Amino acid sequence: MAEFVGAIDQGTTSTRFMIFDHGGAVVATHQLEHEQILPRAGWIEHDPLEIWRRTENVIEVALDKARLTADDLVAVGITNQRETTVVWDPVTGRPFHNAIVWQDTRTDRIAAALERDGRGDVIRERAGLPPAAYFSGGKLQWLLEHVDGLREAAEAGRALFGTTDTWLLWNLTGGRSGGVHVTDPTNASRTMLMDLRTLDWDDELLGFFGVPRRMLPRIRPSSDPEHYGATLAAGPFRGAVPLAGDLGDQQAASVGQLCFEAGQAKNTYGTGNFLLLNTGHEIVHSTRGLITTVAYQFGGSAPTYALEGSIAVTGSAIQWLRDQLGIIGDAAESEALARSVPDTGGMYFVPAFSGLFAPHWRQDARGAIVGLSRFHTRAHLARAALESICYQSKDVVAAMQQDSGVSLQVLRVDGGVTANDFAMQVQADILGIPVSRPVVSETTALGAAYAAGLATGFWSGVDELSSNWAESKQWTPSWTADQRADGHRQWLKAVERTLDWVEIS
Ligand SMILES: Nc1ncnc2c1ncn2[C@@H]1O[C@H](COP(=O)(O)OP(=O)(O)O)[C@@H](O)[C@H]1O
Ligand SMILES: O=P(O)(O)OC[C@H](O)CO
Repeated sequence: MAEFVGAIDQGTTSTRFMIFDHGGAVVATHQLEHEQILPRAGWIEHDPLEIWRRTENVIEVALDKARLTADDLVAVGITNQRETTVVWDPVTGRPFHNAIVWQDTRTDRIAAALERDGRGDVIRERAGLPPAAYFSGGKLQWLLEHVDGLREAAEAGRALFGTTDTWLLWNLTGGRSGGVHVTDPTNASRTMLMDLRTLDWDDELLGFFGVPRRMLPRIRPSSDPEHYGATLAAGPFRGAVPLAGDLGDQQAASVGQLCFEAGQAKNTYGTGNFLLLNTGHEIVHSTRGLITTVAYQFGGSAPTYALEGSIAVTGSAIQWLRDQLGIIGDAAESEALARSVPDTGGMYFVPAFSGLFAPHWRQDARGAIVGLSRFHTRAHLARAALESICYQSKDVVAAMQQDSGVSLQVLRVDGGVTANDFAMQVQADILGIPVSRPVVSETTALGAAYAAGLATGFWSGVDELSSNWAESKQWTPSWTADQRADGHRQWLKAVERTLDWVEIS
């Protein structure tokens, strides 16, 4: 009898396959990074075929490690970096272009034009998003305008759009020989093309970006008892497993953290940081720079919504120290380096590499290191980079509390950066509330597994999942109120210095 659930987590830096048991414990995992293609300043691409090959590989290796086969899996869920835009030919199975990644800023002019002529307010009201290069709609418009023959192909039904969930589901279910073309409302809510109320593509929004409806996937529930399809004997599972859960990775982490009640929140620290607050069945529009998004839609039930504080660059600032500056050999080294100095010596680093997302939404910002003097070393920079992750989170927590009236007593955290003890202590110090990490810190994959397992009856309902959450570690604040206020005041000054840098006409 099948006793496990699988989850594919297709993230910005890597792809994982994880296998969970009924208690939500990890049975096996395998993970592979893929290349970050940086053709020009501000452009970030991924090769969709490389992502598919990595996905096949991590599935095969994790199953082998656990000595399991397709027959041992009740279902598989998928979760993914959101917004990253893939367009491919359903006949050849080949992408028309590299995927344009969510952090890519090439479409900031498209977003600025929407804002100038008033269409931005329609997008805010209907899709819950401010016009920004971050979301898929502008990326898709750019591809339609810049890739030879793509518009004609799209209008003739010979080009498909998808985020990476859609791309992988299509490949897993047969690709050119009948792959399904589907997504879920959490992913669709990141495109600027979906109406939050109807959970359907909206013709007026499609018109803003010149997107033909026929290239868009069907929007199916995030946890789907009817299943999107099944894996194939010829594919990496070497057998048929129902594909029954699909959630954008930040929404998946929220499900993995069991944020099922209005007022519950989590903060995920990966390539970027994403704080999500469950607002129940209510669509709440922010007045302080948060976005409105679908948290999940299980089966045919009414969708649950969330307010989100999205930060573009957090863990990727640590990758930048590693890959571009070469001052650390791996991300974990940032901790010892930061601890080797007592403070940053007044240095602040604002990693506004893709402009600033929440709560500022300033596409004209670019990164800055301020307060530099001859005294400063790479250790100060590592410390300032880790602090920047925490200060950026402080700003979205503050906006969230003011917008929602919810006063967080503790911040539930997960994601790669939470392995850094120093950073999590600084986070508690800067926020002035405890920070708590669960035993299974891979909440993103766990959330996708929950979505798939709930759809197939492996778990009877969300109540059954509550016993699966346990805390592994809590950090409590140690700074005085004055320390907190002084540090934050300087941080806000540093943020000011990054603004109005790039001219977007
Ligand atoms: N010990 C650490 N200290 C600081 N940052 C870390 C540490 N370990 C991983 N990271 C950062 O976490 C990110 C990866 O986290 P992950 O949750 O896997 O992200 P994603 O899902 O976005 O690929 C990378 O950007 C990496 O730099
Ligand atoms: O892949 P991650 O974890 O960096 O998450 C990326 C987000 O989904 C972007 O919106």
